[in-house]
Amino acid sequence: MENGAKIYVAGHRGLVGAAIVRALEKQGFNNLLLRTHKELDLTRQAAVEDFFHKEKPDYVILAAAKVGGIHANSTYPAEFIAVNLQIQTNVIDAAYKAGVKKLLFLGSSCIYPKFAPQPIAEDSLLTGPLEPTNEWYAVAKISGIKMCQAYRLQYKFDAISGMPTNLYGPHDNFHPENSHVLPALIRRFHEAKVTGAKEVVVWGSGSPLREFLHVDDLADATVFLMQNYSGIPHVNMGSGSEVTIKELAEMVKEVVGFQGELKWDLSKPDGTPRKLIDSSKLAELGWEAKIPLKEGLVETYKWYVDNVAC
Ligand SMILES: NC(=O)C1=CN([C@@H]2O[C@H](COP(=O)(O)OP(=O)(O)OC[C@H]3O[C@@H](n4cnc5c(N)ncnc54)[C@H](OP(=O)(O)O)[C@@H]3O)[C@@H](O)[C@H]2O)C=CC1
Ligand SMILES: C[C@H]1O[C@H](OP(=O)(O)OP(=O)(O)OC[C@H]2O[C@@H](n3cnc4c(=O)[nH]c(N)nc43)[C@H](O)[C@@H]2O)[C@@H](O)[C@@H](O)C1=O
Repeated sequence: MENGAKIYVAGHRGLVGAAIVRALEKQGFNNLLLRTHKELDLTRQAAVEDFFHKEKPDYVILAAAKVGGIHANSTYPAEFIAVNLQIQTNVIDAAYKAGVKKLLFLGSSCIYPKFAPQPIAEDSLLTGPLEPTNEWYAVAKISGIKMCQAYRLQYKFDAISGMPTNLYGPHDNFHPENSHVLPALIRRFHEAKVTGAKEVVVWGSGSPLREFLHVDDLADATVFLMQNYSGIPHVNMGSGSEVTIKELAEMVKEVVGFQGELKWDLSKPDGTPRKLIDSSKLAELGWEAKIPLKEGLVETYKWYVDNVAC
């Protein structure tokens, strides 16, 4: 991406979009094209086409999506498949038609089969059944990868896909039920500390393993791929290190400073048992994660206290 290029970041007020804006600005890209959901509803095809026709961005990073944790994914399957298919189909097609030079689509590690061999390489895609708690979202994300590949093959459109692992950081969604595990636990432990509660309930058995990547690392990797990768296969974006949900809960408890007990709610789903992705392709291209989980947790908790809990 050249200096002064007009870059459209879709979803710039979300966890990922906000971090991508920070990363681009840090690297000197100041001609950013940004629209809130209210200003431009990406599920509306005519509005999206009109926007691209008028604005003609040079580059597009697609970080707008319907996103949520295990409970939201299981509770709103229709929204997770329909909204995501609509947003990504409208944006990828309109970007191609408007002559965009390059587009990056963000998927998710939930695209892989529930029992894929670990660490999960890119070529595990479509080799087995999906995890039922997020199959609707996963099918939409797989379609996004395939759409980028099809547009590259038929139209020579430079569309690439990155598959991030579980993310966290400032501007995350801290909703008590609909968020992902890390922000949910930050909020629950903080509220328990403030109210003097004796215990905190954590969902499931605590045994599932998850790989976490700080969103500033993800944003850095996204800009890196825009600058250094053009190919048909999607690229995994992970940190390479994983923890059990029990270990994560103990870490959040310590960072927040909660003194009580943990209680496990076995009526809640565990989801996929393990999803460590193989990010060696990204490493071979020359990128690796930098922010350790403990450091990122401390910083994210501070952001939560300063911006959400107050
Ligand atoms: N968070 C995670 O752990 C992971 C995220 N990802 C991927 O990263 C991307 C970004 O996720 P994340 O930042 O966490 O999600 P957020 O929910 O934090 O942000 C999503 C953004 O998309 C916008 N958006 C949603 N619907 C529309 C719409 N119809 N029109 C316009 N804008 C819309 C939202 O705006 P508004 O809030 O106003 O609705 C928001 O700015 C997604 O593709 C997701 O799949 C991948 C792996 C893990
Ligand atoms: C990134 C990825 O994220 C989602 O998949 P997930 O990794 O299963 O998501 P999660 O963060 O919600 O849960 C991780 C684990 O943590 C446990 N857990 C404990 N206590 C809470 C809790 O309080 N909230 C939540 N949400 N989970 C909890 C929970 O039971 C599960 O075992 C996809 O739907 C999809 O969005 C996607 O792409």
